Amino acid sequence: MIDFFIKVKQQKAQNLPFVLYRKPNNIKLIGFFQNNDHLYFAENFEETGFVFAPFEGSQMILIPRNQSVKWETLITSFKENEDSDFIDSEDIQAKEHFESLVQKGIDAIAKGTLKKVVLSRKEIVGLSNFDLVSIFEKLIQNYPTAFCYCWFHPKIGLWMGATPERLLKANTNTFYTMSLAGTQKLQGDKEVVWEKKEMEEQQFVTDFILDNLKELTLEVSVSSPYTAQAGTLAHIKTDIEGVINDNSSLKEVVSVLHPTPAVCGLPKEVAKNFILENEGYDREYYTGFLGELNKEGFNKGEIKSDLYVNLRCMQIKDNQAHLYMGCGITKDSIPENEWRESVNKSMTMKKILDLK
Ligand SMILES: C=C(O[C@@H]1C=C(C(=O)O)C=C[C@H]1O)C(=O)O
Repeated sequence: MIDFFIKVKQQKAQNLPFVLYRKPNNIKLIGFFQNNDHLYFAENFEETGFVFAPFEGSQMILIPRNQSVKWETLITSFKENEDSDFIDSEDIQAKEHFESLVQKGIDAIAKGTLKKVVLSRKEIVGLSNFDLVSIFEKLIQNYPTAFCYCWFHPKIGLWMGATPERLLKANTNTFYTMSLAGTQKLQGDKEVVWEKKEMEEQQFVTDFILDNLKELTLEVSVSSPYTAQAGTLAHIKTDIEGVINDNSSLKEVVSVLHPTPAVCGLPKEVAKNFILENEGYDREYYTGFLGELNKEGFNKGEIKSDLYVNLRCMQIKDNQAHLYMGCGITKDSIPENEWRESVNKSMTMKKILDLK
């Protein structure tokens, strides 16, 4: 692990692109270190490497497998979780601004143009000292069930996150995806109970995925919705798996799934336009997706992709962290509760940072 992090520090000092990641419930830490600073793109989704795609637009950045070296190490040191329950001072202006955005979303839903929209905000916090390696170690220690990553490109910037949401796992012609929505803060051992609003909101996501994958897939099986833990939060989750048709491509499957109503809304295009017109900031790579693309499996001829939605993430810029968080809005949403939910989501990153 020490050598691995020395390599990370050298790569960063040389200003060369890299990605470090650890999959959910896994002790393997993987790094792709690009050997030049070129900006490569995944165009037809037949490339091999690590892809990093924005919420909007088609420019998906690729760290190509054949232009990088891959390192792997096992996470051997498990530190005690420092459960620093971070107490935040409330930013009244940001609260009012977000609540009025949520109200706008509720009004648009009441008019019937939309069924669900995911509205988000960005918060900038000062860092007292940012050490990439120690913050990343804290991230992987604190969120063992998340996909944890640190991604850097000198022409784009530095992003980190611990996401609970998988966009797609594909193994040659089989696929797995999930429908995730509804959020509440875990309270000790207290049983998690979901309200109708949250169950309904999550069902929208499941229905959308099933409807849209119908043309491209076969033999789809769906689990019942269940409670899944993500750090100190709980969500409702449904597992969906099946087979990709012989005449459908990975690119088609990804383009119907991204952005799902878990991060955008319904109908997809109306929700997306509402977000672009009203959020008032650029999501960039937040609610985009990232992960392994067309990796060769152990068995001959096996090709695997494993993509995640970029949630519970931040961008590090000039000694500041830009944190991103959003909430699914439906007709029954209450603006103040959505604000609180966004504050709870911001804690995922705040807890691991040394804040000023
Ligand atoms: C948009 C985010 O999360 C999404 C929205 C959720 C919700 O509305 O309850 C839950 C999980 C995610 O699909 C985020 O974390 O920023």
